Amino acid sequence: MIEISDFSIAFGSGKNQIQAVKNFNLSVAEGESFGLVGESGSGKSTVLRAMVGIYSHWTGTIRIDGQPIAHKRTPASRKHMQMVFQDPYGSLHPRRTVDATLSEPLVIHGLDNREERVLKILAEVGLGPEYRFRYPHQLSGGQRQRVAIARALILEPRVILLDEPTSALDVSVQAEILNLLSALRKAHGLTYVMVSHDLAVVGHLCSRIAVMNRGEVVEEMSEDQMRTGNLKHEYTRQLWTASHGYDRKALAGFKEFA
Ligand SMILES: Nc1ncnc2c1ncn2[C@@H]1O[C@H](COP(=O)(O)OP(=O)(O)OP(=O)(O)O)[C@@H](O)[C@H]1O
Repeated sequence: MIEISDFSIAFGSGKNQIQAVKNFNLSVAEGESFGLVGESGSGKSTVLRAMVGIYSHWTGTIRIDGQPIAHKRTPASRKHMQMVFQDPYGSLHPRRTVDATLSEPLVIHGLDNREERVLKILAEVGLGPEYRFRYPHQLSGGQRQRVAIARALILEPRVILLDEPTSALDVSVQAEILNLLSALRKAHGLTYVMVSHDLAVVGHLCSRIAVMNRGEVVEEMSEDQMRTGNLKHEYTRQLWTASHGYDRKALAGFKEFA
């Protein structure tokens, strides 16, 4: 369903140019949940931002259902593919109620039955009707992220891009949101591409994972490899060890890959 080939993107020019991602390839089947992991600055978010048209100066091809996507965001691409960001507080307008935030895409796309759609999507993300006219500051971090997920889903897209959707949340709330995302994917047959620096978080939701380091994919992991740790690249093994908690002896042996 999603095919990315030979994708590259750089920022800046001359001596200051940063090659954020180079020769990146990705293939995600319909209904699959694919994870991208790697440390800060490895290029994970840049791939997602290019997919939704926030960055347009990339080279290569991105295809959805065999159709190459335009470099700039179009109303049609918004309807098919939505993104959930790391910081729900920053991504929600502080002076817009939940109702206004969720109704806006419906108005832009000329969809009717707005009240019904808003209440339905709120219920799906676990928020009752009493949340409808609240402002972001009247919600907890987890509730804000539920609203951000509802906003991403309200146009009934088929693909959701998740950029560190739980890293701004408390650990207990993280698990709730990951479980919610997992249930929503199953209920709607959604395809996910999720980015995180945390292999444990991605492993919870994704059946296949690509590991990025300095703008390149160094290894792809299957569910089996995630369980057993039978991995080729040393950087991936380090990420895997780190995801199993703090092990002083193992961490002391870590190499610098940046
Ligand atoms: N708009 C931009 N202008 C200049 N450089 C950028 C821009 N966006 C990203 N970069 C650079 O591209 C590289 C990859 O950044 P990216 O945000 O994709 O990394 P990441 O793996 O998602 O890390 P993080 O988890 O910290 O967001 C970094 O070196 C970053 O500084």
